Amino acid sequence: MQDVIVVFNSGSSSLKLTVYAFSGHVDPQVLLHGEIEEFPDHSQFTAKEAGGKLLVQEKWPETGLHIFGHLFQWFEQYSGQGRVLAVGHRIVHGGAEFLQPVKITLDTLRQLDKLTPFDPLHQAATLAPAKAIFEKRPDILQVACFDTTFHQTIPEMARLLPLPRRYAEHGIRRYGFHGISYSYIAGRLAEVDPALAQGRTIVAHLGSGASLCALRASKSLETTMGFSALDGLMMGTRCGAIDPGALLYMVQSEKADWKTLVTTLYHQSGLLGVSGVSSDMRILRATLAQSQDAVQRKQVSEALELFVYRIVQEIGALMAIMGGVDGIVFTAGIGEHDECLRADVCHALAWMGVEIDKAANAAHAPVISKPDSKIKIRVMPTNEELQIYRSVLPFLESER
Ligand SMILES: Nc1ncnc2c1ncn2[C@@H]1O[C@H](COP(=O)(O)OP(=O)(O)O)[C@@H](O)[C@H]1O
Ligand SMILES: CC(=O)OP(=O)(O)O
Ligand SMILES: [Mg+2]
Repeated sequence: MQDVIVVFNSGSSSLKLTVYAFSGHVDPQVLLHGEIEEFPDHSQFTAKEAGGKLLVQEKWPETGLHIFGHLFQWFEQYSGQGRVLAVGHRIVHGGAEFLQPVKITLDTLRQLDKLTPFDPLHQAATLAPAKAIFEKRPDILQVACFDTTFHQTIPEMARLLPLPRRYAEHGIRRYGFHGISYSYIAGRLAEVDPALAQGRTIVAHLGSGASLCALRASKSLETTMGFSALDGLMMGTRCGAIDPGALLYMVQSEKADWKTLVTTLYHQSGLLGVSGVSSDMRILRATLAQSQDAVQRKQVSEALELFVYRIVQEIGALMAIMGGVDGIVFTAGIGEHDECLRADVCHALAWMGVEIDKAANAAHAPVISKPDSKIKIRVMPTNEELQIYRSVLPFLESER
């Protein structure tokens, strides 16, 4: 096999990796997409070729850090004579220190570990592959790319939380997330729709985690996530922005401690909490269509309505900040695939001249608004892995 660059994209609900053939080109050939799913007593590794053909599906008896031993073993067999030139990682939080992609060293790993309390859901999970590789193969070039980097263009004022000043000095301020995805979308938009890329766009990254980003001339002006990935929109299992008074009440009246709050707000809320059924959009749609239980259907329906309501509400807020909007882009798992969600959001925005083309929306076409819609609505697949690959290239060049 040829020399490769491996990219890890760990999310809140999955660990994905992509192996690219190294050519030095910004649009490389994908050799495989892999995913590791963890279950309570085992894990499962699946790898597919770029075209979707199954390469391997293995069940491993371990979970957690042990899975990397299996992964290395499999990879060594698969890659034969090929070398891993570099590994790129999605790291969710770069804090105030890491403003650009950075080479991973023992020192970087230590500093990034310290940001774990900022994001108890992702930071440790996104660092795990980097640590495991560093331990086994410290000679391999590893690069960390951050979800927070893209949002440095948000004005300083908007990065402040209205708390006593000393908190900002301790890093308690707004950062914004999903920046690797927004960066990819901004670049892609400049290629497919340069006029819109120069204007005002709201990108809706709707996956397990969900956020919106207001782009002006391709730069982040504001985003719905802030200090943590808990802020903003309602998500799969996260509540998004809620009245902090509710937390004070939970602490005082229910004696909720930190662990209980983390579990409630990060893992048991959002679509899962309100529906009482699932965080997975596909399961919610199927339940709504098939369930015989009227109470369950009502709860699912309310969860979906609230999900749309929060998106519409936050789109309004971002429009106010940008002084209008020229286009909206839907992306990530739900944004790319759920036509019903897109239609519901667009119908709620009909007052501002959004007109959706039903057939184009059903076909997940690149443009789903009618030609005379005042606001252009696009569907764009995100590609965080490719964005990470591109960020790794300059490091390889400087190491040569
Ligand atoms: N075909 C589909 N229709 C509706 N929702 C989908 C579809 N495919 C994926 N999703 C939803 O996308 C979400 C996961 O998005 P994704 O961007 O893959 O998240 P993450 O990267 O955080 O794991 C889940 O709610 C899932 O149900
Ligand atoms: C930052 C964030 O919420 O990421 P994800 O959508 O992968 O959970
Ligand atoms: Mg994701």
